[in-house]
Amino acid sequence: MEERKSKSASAVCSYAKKCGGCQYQGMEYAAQLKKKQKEMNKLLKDFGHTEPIIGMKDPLHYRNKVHAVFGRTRKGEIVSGTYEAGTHKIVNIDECIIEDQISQSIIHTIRGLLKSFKIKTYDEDTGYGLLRHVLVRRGFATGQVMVVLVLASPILPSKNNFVKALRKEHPEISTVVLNVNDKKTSMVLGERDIVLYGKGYIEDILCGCRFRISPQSFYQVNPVQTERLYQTAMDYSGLTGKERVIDAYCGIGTIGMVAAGRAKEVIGVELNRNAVRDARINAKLNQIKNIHFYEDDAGKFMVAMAEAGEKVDVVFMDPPRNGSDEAFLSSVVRLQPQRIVYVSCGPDTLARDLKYLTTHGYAVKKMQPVDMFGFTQHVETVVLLSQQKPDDTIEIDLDLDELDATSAELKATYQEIKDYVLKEFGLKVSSLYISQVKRKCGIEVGENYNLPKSENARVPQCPKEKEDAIKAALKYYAMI
Ligand SMILES: C[S@@+](CC[C@H](N)C(=O)[O-])C[C@H]1O[C@@H](n2cnc3c(N)ncnc32)[C@H](O)[C@@H]1O
Repeated sequence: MEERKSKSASAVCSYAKKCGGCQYQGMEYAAQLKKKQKEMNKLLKDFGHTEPIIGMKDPLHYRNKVHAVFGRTRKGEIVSGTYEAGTHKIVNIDECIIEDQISQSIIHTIRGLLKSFKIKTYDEDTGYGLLRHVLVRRGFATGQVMVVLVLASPILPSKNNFVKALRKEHPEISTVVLNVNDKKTSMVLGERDIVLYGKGYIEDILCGCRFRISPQSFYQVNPVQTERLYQTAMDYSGLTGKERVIDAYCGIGTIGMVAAGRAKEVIGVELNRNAVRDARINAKLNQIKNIHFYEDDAGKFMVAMAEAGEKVDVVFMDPPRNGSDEAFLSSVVRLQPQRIVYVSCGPDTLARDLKYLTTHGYAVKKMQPVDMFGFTQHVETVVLLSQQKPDDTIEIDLDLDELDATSAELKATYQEIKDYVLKEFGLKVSSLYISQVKRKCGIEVGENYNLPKSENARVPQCPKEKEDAIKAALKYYAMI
């Protein structure tokens, strides 16, 4: 173990070529960050400045989740590791520079135990055999360890003795779960979980909250960087305690629960049933009462929220790598939250979704990449978008008249012009339109009248029909 720890961050792993998991093997960590920064700057350049990426203090063994597929070589030797890139051939892996070392050594022990317990590995082609995958998850803050044995059948012979032998080598294991996956599928987990030892879940701590994590629930793989990611998301959200917040694609409720102490109410939505159950229990565990979770497709849920005319102030969204969808994005736009905090693990889909949001009334304010996946090409990013409300930039009539009163040419107030236009043309016109027409006619208006607060703001322009009516009013009052 100690030996592995001393490996330099630039060393090339002996499995690098076959495994394909670490695209940046052999590159110094600082150079990896530079490369990621350059790529993000390029990809997101149309949306503004990208902040310098937040790198890891220690880029080794950061993954709290280790997954190994099990099988046999032609000679009958048991192997466990990962599929060779683009194939279903297993690369036998003894060590990995990014995975948790305790979890790795548990997988080695299981590999060793299979023979004495006469447990056969599963053969994908023939469908014969039992053990398909092992998944180990460790709560870095709590030290709790969950081992998930994915079997092709619910029956593990001598299961109690197997667990006993495993725990003898690794007393740190807090729970062992048998997951049944009897389908011909490339999905790792099946739907059914049978608890063999312990509670069937582990707990971990993030940003001061305690989270229960079930085998089937999503949990960020790099908890150290996750705290920095969530902190950035909280800073961007600008919560004051008064807001109604949505945590979309909420998983076990982590972001929403961290936000709950700074908001009036939080609504979480998530598709995975197990994750929603964890989220509800997690709220109780942390005594958070102003949060509610819904099991639903985030897009459908948001459409229903928009149709019901609900009011929302801030939306956190953290979709999977393939990003969000139009149902979700168009409903967010309808709901008009002041701020959207987009947490993304898929830069390309992030750019796609930002394009939608920025052409539908939102402007990107800040973009912060966070490195959660050293040695790989993946980048996590937090983006703050805020609503561009043209109406926000319009002063009320009283202000306009007062400010505009310096003009010697002023003969009629804004209200008088409005009244005239309504009476003569049956049209309602806003102060914004009047000031636009006055400007066009060369009538001085206060320097900052109705100018947008930001360069990106979209200001409605006075339609021709109303422009003609306002001009008629200006003529009537001898202003032009
Ligand atoms: C990147 S994870 C983020 C989870 C959580 N925010 C976190 O930080 O741990 C994305 C989550 O979206 C969920 N998900 C995927 N598709 C979904 C959909 N259409 N509607 C709602 N949730 C979905 C997944 O189950 C997963 O929990």
